[in-house]
Amino acid sequence: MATSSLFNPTISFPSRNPKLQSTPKFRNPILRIPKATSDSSPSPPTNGSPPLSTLKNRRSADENIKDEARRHRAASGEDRSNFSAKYVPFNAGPDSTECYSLDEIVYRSRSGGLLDIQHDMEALKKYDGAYWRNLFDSRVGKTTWPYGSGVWSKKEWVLPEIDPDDIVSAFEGNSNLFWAERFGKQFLGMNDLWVKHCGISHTGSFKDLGMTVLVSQVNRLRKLKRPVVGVGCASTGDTSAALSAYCASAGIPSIVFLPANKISMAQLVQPIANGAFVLSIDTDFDGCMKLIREVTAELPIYLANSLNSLRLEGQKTAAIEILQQFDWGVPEWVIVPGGNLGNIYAFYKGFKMCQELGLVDRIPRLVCAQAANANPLYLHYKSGWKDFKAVKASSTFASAIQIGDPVSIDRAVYALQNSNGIVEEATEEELMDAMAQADSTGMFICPHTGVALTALIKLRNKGIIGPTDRTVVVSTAHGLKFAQSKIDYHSKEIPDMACQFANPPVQVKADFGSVMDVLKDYLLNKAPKSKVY
Ligand SMILES: Cc1ncc(COP(=O)(O)O)c(C=O)c1O
Ligand SMILES: N[C@@H](CCOP(=O)(O)O)C(=O)O
Repeated sequence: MATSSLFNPTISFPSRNPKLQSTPKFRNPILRIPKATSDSSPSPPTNGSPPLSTLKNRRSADENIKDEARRHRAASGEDRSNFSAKYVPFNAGPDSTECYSLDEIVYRSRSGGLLDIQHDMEALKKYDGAYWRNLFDSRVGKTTWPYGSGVWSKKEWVLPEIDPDDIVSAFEGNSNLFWAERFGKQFLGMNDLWVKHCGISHTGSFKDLGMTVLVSQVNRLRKLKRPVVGVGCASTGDTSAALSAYCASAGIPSIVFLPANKISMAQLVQPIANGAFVLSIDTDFDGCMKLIREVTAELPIYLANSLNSLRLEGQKTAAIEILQQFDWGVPEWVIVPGGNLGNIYAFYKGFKMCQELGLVDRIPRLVCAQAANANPLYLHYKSGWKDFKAVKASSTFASAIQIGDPVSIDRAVYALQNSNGIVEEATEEELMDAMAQADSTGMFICPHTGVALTALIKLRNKGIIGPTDRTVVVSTAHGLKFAQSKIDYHSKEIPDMACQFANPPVQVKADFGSVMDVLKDYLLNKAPKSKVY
């Protein structure tokens, strides 16, 4: 066991009955030596920091961070067998005995339903909430393999049994939680509004969080000689970008099915550049999804869509991260744009695990926001959760959520019903205006985040979300991937849309007088955008 020091924080192991919100935080992780609660308690996971003796010196030139981590694991005798996880049917009753090892290739339960990953909660509960909070906090901001990743800093709750050597990570996660001060104040009269920028990430979307987990497990399966010749997905552009990047980094073939002419140029070029085998198919996302399911049932291609519950284990860490960024305080609301509907469940699962393991004492209310042009969940919610009907999704600027038959519908309904959740929708004009308004306050968000902001505006206007409610809007992709939608908006080139917040450039001749004229008009607040100077 490592010794306590400024740089080598061993982990505190406080009482099992913490007063959750009043427990002091370790802002500077000078942590105490852990005390087992009983003789039979397993040795606790460490934060992976090197022992004191090595800290003054850099690791030797011929050692990389994986070698270094391996050496420290061997020296500390770290035991990974404490924790485990397996596939079980999603929402199975207590009598169900059906389960599968994560080393099996299985996407569906025997009855054809969804699967979920179940952790050995009893083993995790041997450590109290304060212990886990301190452990996770101690790993932030380091380059220790693999804990420098926001996902793998929660490894015991994600894929506890994977060998760190098999992990494929770009140190994803730990994304900015942005205080939307001006947007909140100016447009909503809110003072505690936050945007979780999951799109400021390796491939520009939250998909990196799930893909690091899935591709790591594939890496392991291939080492175990399981029949996996490549990994495939259907995509509206972000899953394919993440899949191809993580596969390329591990040297694993990737195959992506894209709906022709329905994703942005920036998204299309991502898998092309990363060397994926790209199929542009003359159908929509739902058509691609059907095809990839059929193909992966026939060929040894591993399915990377969120139907595969491995993905959600990574995505749930964004929820844990939000709590961590609030010093383990719980926001009132979290708003997530929904398409194939894996992410809303991932958020629920992350929050719920934190509650069950004593890190927090409640979970936020969840809102799922859909584009009105692709709104099967919204219609289902409005019908009082009566029979679900898939829809034919129409074209939307929020193209990554143009999905009419979401594979995770059951997971989404469960998440919303168990979080006192709400579903909202946004028309094209609403989502584009919300995006433009947010951008005008210094953000540069994607249209999907515009959908989520529209939901916020509607719930705020109805008085459901209060002015002082701490609210987090999840931004799911980088705005730069969707620059064309902003160009269309600011050029006022969208049929039947007023584009009321458009800010087109002013055409001006290259002479001093013209430039002075335009600036005077501007400074006197009357520069007409259409005038040619
Ligand atoms: C940018 C973006 N936002 C939101 C979503 C919706 O996530 P989910 O499919 O998990 O509902 C997706 C993908 O579907 C996406 O790519
Ligand atoms: N927006 C997604 C759609 C597929 O979602 P997934 O989470 O099931 O992979 C994409 O970018 O492809």
